[in-house]
Amino acid sequence: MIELDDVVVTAWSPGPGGGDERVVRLLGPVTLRLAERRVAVVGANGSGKSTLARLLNGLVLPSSGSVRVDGLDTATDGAAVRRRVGFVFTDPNAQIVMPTPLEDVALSLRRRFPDAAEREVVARAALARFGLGERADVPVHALSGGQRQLLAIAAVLAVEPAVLVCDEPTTLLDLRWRRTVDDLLAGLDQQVVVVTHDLDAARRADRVLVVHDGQVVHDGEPHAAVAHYEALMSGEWVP
Ligand SMILES: Nc1ncnc2c1ncn2[C@@H]1O[C@H](COP(=O)(O)OP(=O)(O)OP(=O)(O)O)[C@@H](O)[C@H]1O
Repeated sequence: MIELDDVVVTAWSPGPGGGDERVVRLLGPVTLRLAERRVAVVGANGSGKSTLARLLNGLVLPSSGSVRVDGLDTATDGAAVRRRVGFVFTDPNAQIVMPTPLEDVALSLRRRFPDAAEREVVARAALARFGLGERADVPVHALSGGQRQLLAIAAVLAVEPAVLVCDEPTTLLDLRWRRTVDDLLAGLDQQVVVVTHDLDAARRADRVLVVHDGQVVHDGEPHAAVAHYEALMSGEWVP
């Protein structure tokens, strides 16, 4: 269970025309309980979706209020939260640090499997699960964008997090790879929270949050939530 209580995120930002720094509110106040297996977050560019997603594994900490995952507070139990909550970025290149897929997944596994031979077996199995078994030893730059996104997800899932948070994981992908990644995410046992601009994917979630101007302005059943988001974008609905 993910719990946000009265969460506000602020940041220092230059004033208009490069004037003095001032505090701006990026998000909140937000209070949420997320227990559904598939949660989608939609909203316009700059509305606060990434800030919300990053709160869930402690990449962003609340300026006030609290975020807890299975009772662990992101502010005080950050390392334990990050073991429970895997995070996948939009651009897999931000996340892949090793020269080959095998080495990259093995890096994620180094704490759980100190023995190198055992680690390699587990890493190869993790890659095979995502259709990358044959590509385990090729240079990462030789992978397609879609394969790189699968690799990033495979590396995060290799440590078996309880929750997976994905920030626009299909935005850079063509239709075929988007479907591959969507299907893969849909088939996971984990709770998945996905930020997406893909409204078809959002409609397949159990619950959709619509974020606007740093607020969750609608929260509920996917079809109604997506309809609210479309009305918001066309100016037919003002929250
Ligand atoms: N560290 C920061 N300092 C100042 N402003 C920030 C900071 N991080 C984000 N912002 C601003 O906060 C707002 C929300 O950003 P966020 O990345 O959460 O939006 P988003 O909905 O994910 O956007 P996109 O769809 O474009 O990725 C934006 O206006 C952004 O410029």
